[in-house]
Amino acid sequence: MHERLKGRGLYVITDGPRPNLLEVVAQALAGGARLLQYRDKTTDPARRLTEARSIRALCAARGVPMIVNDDVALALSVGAAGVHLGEDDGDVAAARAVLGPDAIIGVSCYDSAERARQMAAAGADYLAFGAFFPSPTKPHARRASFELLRQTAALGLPRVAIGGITPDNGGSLIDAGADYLAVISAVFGDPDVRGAATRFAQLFTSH
Ligand SMILES: Cc1ncc(COP(=O)(O)OP(=O)(O)O)c(N)n1
Ligand SMILES: Cc1ncsc1CCOP(=O)(O)O
Repeated sequence: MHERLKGRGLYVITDGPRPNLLEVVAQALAGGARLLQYRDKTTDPARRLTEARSIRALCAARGVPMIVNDDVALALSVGAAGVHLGEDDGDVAAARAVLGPDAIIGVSCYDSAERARQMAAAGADYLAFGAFFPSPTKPHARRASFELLRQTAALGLPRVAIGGITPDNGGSLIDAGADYLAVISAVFGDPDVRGAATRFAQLFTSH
């Protein structure tokens, strides 16, 4: 397995600003999340800085790497473990130059094995594919096939599946080769966040 990111498990992604953000993040971590992404598409730098800092502390207490979506500068400011980059968010080398050799740099590969090969060659630490199912959070997301997971196994990097994943359909993605299941609504949209995270975490013992 890759040196900067080991293992497999639930990768929870925050669903934007909400009054009880820290509380639900703590619940997701208590339920067994193994990676946490701070994703906030709003533009309030002060709040984003405060939230990211607080979430980083919660993650550090559990030994869970905290990744910042899109924003390399914010990741650096709060001492995050790394950053997640989409196709419009800059390249891996530029992020690595800012965050250093130990940073986890994840990339979106959407529905493309070719992009996955390019990103692996560019030094990405994980490859994210999806959406595998209709996503309540991002209804217009490009759709990926299970076959893509099989086609990219030989790249030797952790592969993350995203998009409409639930405890009922997540096992099929693990069986197809996903190392991490990245989830927003099926964790943070559940009234019992900890229970939802636990159900996802258990998939990794039964698959
Ligand atoms: C783990 C993971 N995979 C995919 C995404 C989507 O990233 P991107 O394509 O940049 O879209 P936005 O998240 O910025 O809307 C992700 N954030 N995390
Ligand atoms: C950010 C992103 N990229 C592709 S689908 C998606 C949203 C995933 O959220 P959900 O788990 O609610 O479908």
